Amino acid sequence: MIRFEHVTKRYPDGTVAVDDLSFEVGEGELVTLVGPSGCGKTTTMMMVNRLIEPTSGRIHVDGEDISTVDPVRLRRRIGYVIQQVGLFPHRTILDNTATVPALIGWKRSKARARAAELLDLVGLDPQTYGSRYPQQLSGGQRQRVGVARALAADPPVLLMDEPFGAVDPVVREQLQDEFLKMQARVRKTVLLVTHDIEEAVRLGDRIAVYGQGRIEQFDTPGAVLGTPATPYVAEFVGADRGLKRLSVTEIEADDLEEPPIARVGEPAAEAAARLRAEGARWTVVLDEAGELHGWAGVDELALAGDGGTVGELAHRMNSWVPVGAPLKQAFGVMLQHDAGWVAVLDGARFLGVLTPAKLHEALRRSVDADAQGVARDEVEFDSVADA
Ligand SMILES: Nc1ncnc2c1ncn2[C@@H]1O[C@H](COP(=O)(O)OP(=O)(O)OP(=O)(O)O)[C@@H](O)[C@H]1O
Repeated sequence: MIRFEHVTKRYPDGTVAVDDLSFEVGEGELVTLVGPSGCGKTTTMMMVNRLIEPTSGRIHVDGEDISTVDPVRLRRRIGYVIQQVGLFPHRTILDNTATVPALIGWKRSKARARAAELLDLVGLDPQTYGSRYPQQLSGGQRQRVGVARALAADPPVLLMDEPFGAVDPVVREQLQDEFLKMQARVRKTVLLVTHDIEEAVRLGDRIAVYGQGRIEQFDTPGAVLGTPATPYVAEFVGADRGLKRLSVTEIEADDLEEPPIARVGEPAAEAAARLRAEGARWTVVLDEAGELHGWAGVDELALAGDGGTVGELAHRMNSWVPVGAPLKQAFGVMLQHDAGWVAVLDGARFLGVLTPAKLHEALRRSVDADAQGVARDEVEFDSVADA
C-alpha cells in the first residue's frame, strides 16, 4: 500500500536525513517508526504526502508512483495527524472536523453530519463538544479532534507524527487504547512516528527501528524485543526494558524504610525534642491505630510551644501508594508531588516509606532475580548504602 524503494533525502545543507530506504506497509497495516531524535522519521513520513520531496528513489501509494500524482489530490487520500494538532482557534470543533470534506466540495450539511459521526467515533459526544472552540477542550480531547479531522474524508492512508506526544502518560495510554479499538474497525494503512519504544510496541503491527537515516530492524514487536537484530537495536530496546520493568515490579514490605514516627496525641514540643535528638527533620504522623494521619516538620513542631499536639500541626499526606502497587506508580507519585519519598499503606495501615534509593534497589533486585532465575528476596545484593 505504501512502498519505499531506495529513497534518499539529502537536505540542501548536505544533511542526509534518509539514506537508501526500502520498506513496505501493507494495506490495513499499522507500522510504527521509532528511533531517537533526528534519525529521519519525520522526513520519511513527510515524503509520503509530498510535503518533502525525496532526492532519489521512488515512493508508491496504492500502486501509484506519487511523484506523478498532483500533491493536492494525493493529500486527499492521506490523513495527517501531528502533535500540535493545529486546530483553527476561531472555528468550532464540528467545523474544524469538517474542514477537509468542506474543502473537497461536500455540501455543508453532509460535511457536518460526517464530522459528527467522526467525533462520536473518537469518543467525543458531538452534542456536547461540537459547538465548543478548541481552547475549551483538554489536550487529550484536542488530540482526538486531530484524529477525527484526519479521518474526515475517509482516506485509506493515515500518517501520524507523535500523535499522542503532547498529553500526560495516563491520557496517552487511554488515547492509544481508543485508537487501537478504532483502528480495528476502520483498518487504515497507518504510518506512525514515535520516539517511544513502548508506544511503538503497543501500537505497531510491525516496527521500523531507525538508526541514523536507516532502518536497523523492521519486524513485529515480539521479534524486535525478543531478538534485536543489531547491538544498536538491543541497546535502544534495552534501555527501555528497565523502565518497563518498573510497571511489573510490585512494592513489597521488605523494600521499605522505617521513617521517624510521631503520634497524633503526642505534645508537639516533646516530639520535636525527641526527633531532633534522633537527627530527624520531619516525621510521619500516625494515629493510635497505626493509620497514616499525615506528616510534620520537626522545626514546625518545635515552634508550636506548650499545649499543641502533633496531630494539630500535621499536614495531609498526598504521596502514598498501596503495598503491591507497581514501582512505576510510586515513582509517578513521587514526581507528581515532588516528594523525596512515598508512604506505603496496607489498607489504611502505615507500613513504611519508599525512598528513591530503595526504589532503585527493588528494581535491581527484580532484574537480578530474573537473571539468576530465583525469587526476589533470594537475591544477594550489595546496596550502595553497604559500600
Ligand atoms: N529542512 C532541513 N534542512 C536541513 N536539515 C534538516 C531539515 N529538516 C530536517 N533536517 C535534519 O534531518 C535529520 C532528520 O530529521 P527528522 O526531522 O526527519 O528526524 P526525526 O527522526 O523525525 O526527529 P524528531 O524525533 O526529533 O522529530 C536531522 O538531522 C535534522 O536536523
